[in-house]
Amino acid sequence: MGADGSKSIKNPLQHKEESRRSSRWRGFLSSLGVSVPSGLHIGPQHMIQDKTTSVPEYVLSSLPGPEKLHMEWNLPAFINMFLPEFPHRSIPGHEHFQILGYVAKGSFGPILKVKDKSKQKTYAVKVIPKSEILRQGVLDQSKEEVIVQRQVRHPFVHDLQDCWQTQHHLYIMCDYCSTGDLYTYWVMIGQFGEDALKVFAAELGSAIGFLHDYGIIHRDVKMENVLLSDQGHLRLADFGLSRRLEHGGRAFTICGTIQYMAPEVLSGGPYSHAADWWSLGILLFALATGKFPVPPESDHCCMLRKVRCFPYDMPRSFSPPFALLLTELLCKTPTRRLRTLERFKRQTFFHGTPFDSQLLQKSPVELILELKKRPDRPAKACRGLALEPFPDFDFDCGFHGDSTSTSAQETLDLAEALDQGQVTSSESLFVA
Ligand SMILES: Nc1ncnc2c1ncn2[C@@H]1O[C@H](COP(=O)(O)OP(=O)(O)OP(=O)(O)O)[C@@H](O)[C@H]1O
Repeated sequence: MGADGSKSIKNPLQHKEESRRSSRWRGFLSSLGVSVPSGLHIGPQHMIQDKTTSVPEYVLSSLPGPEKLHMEWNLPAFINMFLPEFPHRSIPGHEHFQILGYVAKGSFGPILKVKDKSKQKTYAVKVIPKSEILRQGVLDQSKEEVIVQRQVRHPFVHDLQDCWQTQHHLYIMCDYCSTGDLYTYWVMIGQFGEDALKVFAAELGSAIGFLHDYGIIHRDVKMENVLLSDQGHLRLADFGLSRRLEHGGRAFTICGTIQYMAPEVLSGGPYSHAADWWSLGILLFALATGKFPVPPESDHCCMLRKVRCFPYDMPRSFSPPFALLLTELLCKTPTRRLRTLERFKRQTFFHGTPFDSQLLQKSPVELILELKKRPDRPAKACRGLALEPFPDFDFDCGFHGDSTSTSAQETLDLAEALDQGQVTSSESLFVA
């Protein structure tokens, strides 16, 4: 019987494979700062039971003796600089976390799917190496992410559940959304009809308007950052680039995801909350047509030139109310752009649409639930990253064990590559 009550029948080959897998996981977890006692096998059916933080092996091997080790490991500054936003804890910081697999490779570190055994709940945990935060000079931004996300509670905004730090890593934990993100479904279906877009737009517009009322600008509204509930409703996520900005305030940092960035952001500001409404316009345009009005360029100067020249004429296939909505969102002059929830709600496109979160969520988004069942979803969710099925992991991101298509070895190679940063997927920009 496995730790979770599942039956496990072993033969010698399986056992050898498990040992190899276990040792690779041991290396991976060790580099995350997780200590694994030598007698403890790590695998999908096993919890990490040891809660002490140990020294990763790469640190051990580079140190001459116990004194240096003591110095490195107890450096208080490396902890203090992330306080109080990230309380210091030993891993896993909670009773008995079980790592179930990978969700994605984030910009700064992997996002893992974990199960809290005591609560029987599944979470997504962003694991961010502190060295990466310092190297990229985004210490304040990393704190801002959790300050902001802690502050907000809204039906269409993804909640922060917990965050903490160990000596070398930051952890940001949210509920796990097994339905995945909007980008996956866009890749699957190519284009969404206006009925579905009406619900999506109302939900995202409500979330953006709510954040702005709280004096928060998101700055990275894009399909990948829109998660879906079990019923196919939207949850705006990833506050990694968001910041507090009061009404009338101005920002100057060039950040976001290039194809979604408003012209005033691309030019280095000043910009304000209106930039999020532009991103929403781009997102809706892409959902409706299957492509971005201006495809991404390699740098923000080229992108700005293209955006400035592009006429943003709406395709004839759009209904007049939808074309009008997008024309108002994709207005290059921020002061004339549709940039309040009140004006958004009054659009003809939304006639008859309730902007009440309970009414919006009353019925499931059938289209998403149907697409969720399609067998090609797991592959689409992987973004071509070779995030292949975890053959015998409880990775319910649509993966079903098919050990003939992917060996455990390949999966573990991927784990190692992810940890070493050899696999990249992020397109978010941060030009401080
Ligand atoms: N709670 C969650 N449940 C399910 N999937 C998630 C969750 N959080 C994140 N993901 C998946 O991981 C991807 C990356 O997450 P997120 O955007 O938060 O990380 P990031 O480090 O900021 O990366 P990026 O720069 O690519 O946005 C998302 O597009 C989504 O597919």
